[in-house]
Amino acid sequence: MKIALVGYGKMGKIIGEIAEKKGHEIVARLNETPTAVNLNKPDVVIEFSNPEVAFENIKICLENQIPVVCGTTGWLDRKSEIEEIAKQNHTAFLYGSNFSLGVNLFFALNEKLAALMKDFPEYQIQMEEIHHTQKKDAPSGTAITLAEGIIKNDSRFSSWKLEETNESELGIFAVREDEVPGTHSIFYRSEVDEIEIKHTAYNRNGFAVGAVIAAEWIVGKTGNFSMQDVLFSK
Ligand SMILES: NC(=O)C1=CN([C@@H]2O[C@H](COP(=O)(O)OP(=O)(O)OC[C@H]3O[C@@H](n4cnc5c(N)ncnc54)[C@H](OP(=O)(O)O)[C@@H]3O)[C@@H](O)[C@H]2O)C=CC1
Ligand SMILES: O=C(O)C1=N[C@H](C(=O)O)C[C@H](O)C1
Repeated sequence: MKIALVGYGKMGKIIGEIAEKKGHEIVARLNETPTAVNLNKPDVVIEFSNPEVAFENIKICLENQIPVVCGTTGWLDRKSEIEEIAKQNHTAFLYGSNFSLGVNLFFALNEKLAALMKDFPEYQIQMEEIHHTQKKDAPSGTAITLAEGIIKNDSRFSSWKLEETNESELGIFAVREDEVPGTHSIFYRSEVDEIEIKHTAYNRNGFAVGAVIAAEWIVGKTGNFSMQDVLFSK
């Protein structure tokens, strides 16, 4: 498979190494806006850039009818526009706030726990995410997906909010520490005890492996997909 890496920073470099070890060819490594020329005719684009440029990058690739796997967070208010562009161009788009297998299992666990805890209002819920200091967005994309999973399963919550909380908003605390690849915790606290579920990434390899698996999966498909489709659909 021919892969173009749009965004060749911390993630792009690891994804490139893993993809090459699996026998794929990296035909472009871009830290600039993609074009029909510099993309160099890939079968798929893997996009890990930054929140300011992701929308435009993805749009250009889809308009060139190249399927896109995107891990960039912090631009999701425009996701429905991208999904429409993918449809119009008869190609495929897959977004994952987190591509690691562990976090995708954690997403499922979070939803099951939220469905159970909704009947026990004595427990107050709170979320914490910890990431490295270069991270541009807060809260993390993963924390937003976790919050959406809770809101879907517990009608006490209608939205999430960064750092502060009240009865109908789920509070997400975003902490930035030197080299942390990504840690997410959900706390249910009562007067007498605490339940905590937590995912800790030891390094970025799990994210990168998942992104390559998603790229292998999406080639030849049309439509809009998530990592849940890749990992859990039959
Ligand atoms: N979904 C997931 O599983 C994961 C998602 N992420 C997300 O992926 C994104 C990238 O993370 P990370 O690799 O750590 O970040 P980096 O900052 O290390 O890499 C981003 C790269 O994008 C480049 N870039 C800048 N402008 C453009 C442009 N117009 N087009 C293409 N590339 C450009 C930057 O180049 P330059 O330095 O020259 O500006 C840089 O090399 C973030 O949004 C992060 O939150 C991260 C890990 C896992
Ligand atoms: O910026 C990062 O590094 C990460 N970003 C993703 C997010 O915002 O959830 C995934 C992972 O936690 C690392």
